[in-house]
Amino acid sequence: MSRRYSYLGPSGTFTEAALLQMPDAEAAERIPAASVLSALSMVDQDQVDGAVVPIENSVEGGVSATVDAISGAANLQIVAEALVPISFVLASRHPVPLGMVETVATHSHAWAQVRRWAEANVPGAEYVPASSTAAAAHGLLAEAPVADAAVCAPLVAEQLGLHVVASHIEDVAGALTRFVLVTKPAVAPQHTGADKTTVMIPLPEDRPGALMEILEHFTTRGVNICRIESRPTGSAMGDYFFSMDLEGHIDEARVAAALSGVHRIAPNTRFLGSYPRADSKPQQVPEDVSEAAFSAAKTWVDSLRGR
Ligand SMILES: O=C(O)C(=O)Cc1ccccc1
Repeated sequence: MSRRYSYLGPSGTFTEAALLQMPDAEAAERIPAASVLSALSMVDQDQVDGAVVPIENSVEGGVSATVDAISGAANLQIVAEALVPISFVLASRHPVPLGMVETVATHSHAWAQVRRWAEANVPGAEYVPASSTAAAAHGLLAEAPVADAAVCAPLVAEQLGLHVVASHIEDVAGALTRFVLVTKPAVAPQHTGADKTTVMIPLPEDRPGALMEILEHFTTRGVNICRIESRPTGSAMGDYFFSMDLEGHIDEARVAAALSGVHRIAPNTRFLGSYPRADSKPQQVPEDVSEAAFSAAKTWVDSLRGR
């Protein structure tokens, strides 16, 4: 049966490029959404099988809208990730000298990644927020154009027949954005030996050293943390949760043991998915926290209990 995946649209966004790398993408119907939240709510309402959304950038860090939405939803799970190299062009409807560009439309995430270039090359240009880079590009062709120019992907500029005023305008060459495929809760994809696990850990109140205690559970089991961000819960000043990506899969004993330890300190911890790493980088697992070591330890304890 063919799948339906929503994504931050319209056609031509970096998110659509990420969708094309996801499992079963060739057969999937691509449903554009106007925002990350609306792409995710289509999953919640069973209108699609999954949503592809940006979650992290190698330069800018986490995409808060996505981290918060996924962490706060009880019924969403990450099942896959994809990495997309990001390069931007400045495009206009008609050829225009850089010096004449007064307004530039784009997605906030893109603007953050070209800010220094803009400061140097179109100083004083006003930023016009758009729902995506592709929406900004399309907006140049509207009867009342949204801006003089748009920051978008080279491909969408070419597809729409736009004029490329400047290429490779990103402040940091080689930046990557990480996207995730989010579905309703499901059995996690099989353990591959190169996996990640995403969790949301609400920091317990009035427990000095709680963060240290939580981190120790990962340290003692050799579980590497590859992303950690603190985000406000929104309910009270000083109330924070931690969004973390761990190296490993929930089916591995060391990851399961670390998370059971964390659960005793922070019972509202949420498991948001275990899934294969996009870069397939295999895990280095120390001998004392290997599956064999955990299994031998369990056999020993069971024997002491007479089982
Ligand atoms: O607007 C887009 O094209 C997106 O997919 C969001 C985005 C914007 C900038 C960098 C990475 C993702």
